[in-house]
Amino acid sequence: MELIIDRVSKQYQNKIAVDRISLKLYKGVYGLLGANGAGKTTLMRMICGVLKPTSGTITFQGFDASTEEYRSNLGYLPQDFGYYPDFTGMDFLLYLAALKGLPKPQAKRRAQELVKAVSLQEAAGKKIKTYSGGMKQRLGIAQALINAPRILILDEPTAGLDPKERVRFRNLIRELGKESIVLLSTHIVSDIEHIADTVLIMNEGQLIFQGSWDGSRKDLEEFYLQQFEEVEDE
Ligand SMILES: Nc1ncnc2c1ncn2[C@@H]1O[C@H](COP(=O)(O)OP(=O)(O)OP(=O)(O)O)[C@@H](O)[C@H]1O
Repeated sequence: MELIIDRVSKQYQNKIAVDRISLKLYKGVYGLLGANGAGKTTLMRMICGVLKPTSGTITFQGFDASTEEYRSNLGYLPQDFGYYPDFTGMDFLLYLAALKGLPKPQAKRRAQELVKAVSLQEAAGKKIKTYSGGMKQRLGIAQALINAPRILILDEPTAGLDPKERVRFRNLIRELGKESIVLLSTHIVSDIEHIADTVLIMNEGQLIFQGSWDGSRKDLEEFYLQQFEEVEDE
């Protein structure tokens, strides 16, 4: 299982949001760090095939990100995910399953599995407008998992989670990383410190660090800030 990002760039008018990024992703959890505007969302949207790179290619098992075969392997939780407040959590999952073309009995089974996996069994019959931020975020993850994707892309998934929700979320991600490629972005270093097998750091459209993170080495926050000092010194 290999997701290959090969010299990918994205230019908006005169702004290069992503600048020649090359990266190979395998099973596991990847944490993408970067300040606001570093290019994380642009990179993730290209990996999800919703934005076309200006140059370079993104492929999974040989299929380009623009193909149906690629997308059938993909789950995505965007930053500005739109919920339907009057739907129940369960209705929402069934609705998205229908959109993705899952047959009804299969969709029902899968939705039931997923509400359990994200600990929303009790809330599944309640309207989304009654959910806390953390519950909505977990529902967002459940919808991204509806087609059992092998690539899971989560843009700022921990935004608005309280400490208890964060722990629950980390455990869920860790489990998912055992079977699939999970890429999540954040600008909160501590979110990544505990869950990512590999840390990726972006600055001004470029990947300035990629490597495994050994928690015993030193503080990731300190290391992260050091990367920027090195870039500025050049
Ligand atoms: N549609 C667009 N047109 C022009 N410039 C854009 C567009 N989308 C993003 N940009 C610019 O590209 C750069 C990267 O943006 P991007 O949203 O990818 O960053 P980010 O790292 O995800 O930041 P954030 O954490 O704030 O979402 C920014 O300078 C942004 O202003």
